[in-house]
Amino acid sequence: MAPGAVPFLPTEEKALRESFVRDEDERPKVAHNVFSDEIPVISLAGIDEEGEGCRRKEICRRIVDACEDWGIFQVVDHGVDAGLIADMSRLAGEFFALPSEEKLRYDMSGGKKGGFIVSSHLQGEPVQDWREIVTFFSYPVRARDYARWPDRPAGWRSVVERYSESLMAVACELLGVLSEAMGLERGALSRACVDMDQKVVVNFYPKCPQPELTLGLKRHTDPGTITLLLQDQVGGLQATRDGGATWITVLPVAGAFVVNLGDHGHYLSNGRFKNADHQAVVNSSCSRLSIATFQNPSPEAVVYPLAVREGEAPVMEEPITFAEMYRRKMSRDVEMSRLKKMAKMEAKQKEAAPAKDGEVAGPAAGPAAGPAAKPKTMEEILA
Ligand SMILES: O=C(O)CCC(=O)C(=O)O
Ligand SMILES: [Fe+2]
Repeated sequence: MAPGAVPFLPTEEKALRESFVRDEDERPKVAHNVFSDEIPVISLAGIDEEGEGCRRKEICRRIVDACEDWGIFQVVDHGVDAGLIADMSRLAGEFFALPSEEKLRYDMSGGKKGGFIVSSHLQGEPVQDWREIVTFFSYPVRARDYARWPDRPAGWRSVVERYSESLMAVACELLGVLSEAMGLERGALSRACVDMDQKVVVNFYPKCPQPELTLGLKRHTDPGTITLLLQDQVGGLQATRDGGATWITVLPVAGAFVVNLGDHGHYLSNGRFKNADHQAVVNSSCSRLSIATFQNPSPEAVVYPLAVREGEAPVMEEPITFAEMYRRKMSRDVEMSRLKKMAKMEAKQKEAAPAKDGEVAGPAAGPAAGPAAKPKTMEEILA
């Protein structure tokens, strides 16, 4: 466990522990419940209609506009049974209410694939996220490891299986729309994922004593093709289009899925579709639950733009596998955090001993100012 990390979130303490305190530039700029209506809510009713002036054309147009704009949209009338969504949400809430020992039966630290963990499954995070997660890999079906799926609360496994299957269908439908928008045939994006992976992450954000100092989940883009996020009515999902200068809080819509384009979707569209830049904020009055279903290509799938429009250059230098794409992304993230930490330490040292007139302040000495880190392997990235 990282220094200062705790096995459970200290929700009863009055002041936030240092390990959760974000640098000022990373702290929330907008409250969890000041909602924006900028992200379109799109009904998928009639998506099967074909022909001139049909509903499908209008739905596609709105989805494509949203992908070019924020890389985010919400869908309703998506065909997933409302009772199933209610069951999934209820069971997710019940899981986090289980006693700590029960949740820790699925402890995933040490790089285990799936289970329960506090904050993050990544190593070397300089600041902790204010959340607990339970995660499991649901597709391909042959790769399911039921030993890593909770067996409590009762009914979890069968509900989760039905939920995963329903969301896989919605995801494939949406990938069909995006493929057509790229001038390709409907199955193109799904095929580029080879044997599509699906991973479900249930996020639980307890109420927090000082939410203005921390994040439930730090700013990021999702690595995969698309993510379907189910959130409760509390609010906390935020998005930025200007590199984090300004943020909006996505309006929670009951029964809707928020669809985020991921890095893979971004690359395959040659950068035409944005990869949603997002984070989750917390609050001091109640906990929040969200269920993210990540649709990813298989690790060996080749990542390269499927369509490059006239006058554009490919956004990638060479085709790489998704596993390599993910590894590079993660080591970039770790390296960025390292550099930021170094810069902060240098600034502190300069503050303590400012350069005298005529003297040039040199780089900080010590281990933090060492040579650039060597590329990390996945084993070094996962907690
Ligand atoms: O909880 C949220 O609103 C965001 C979750 C998310 O972005 C993720 O799990 O990748
Ligand atoms: Fe995300």
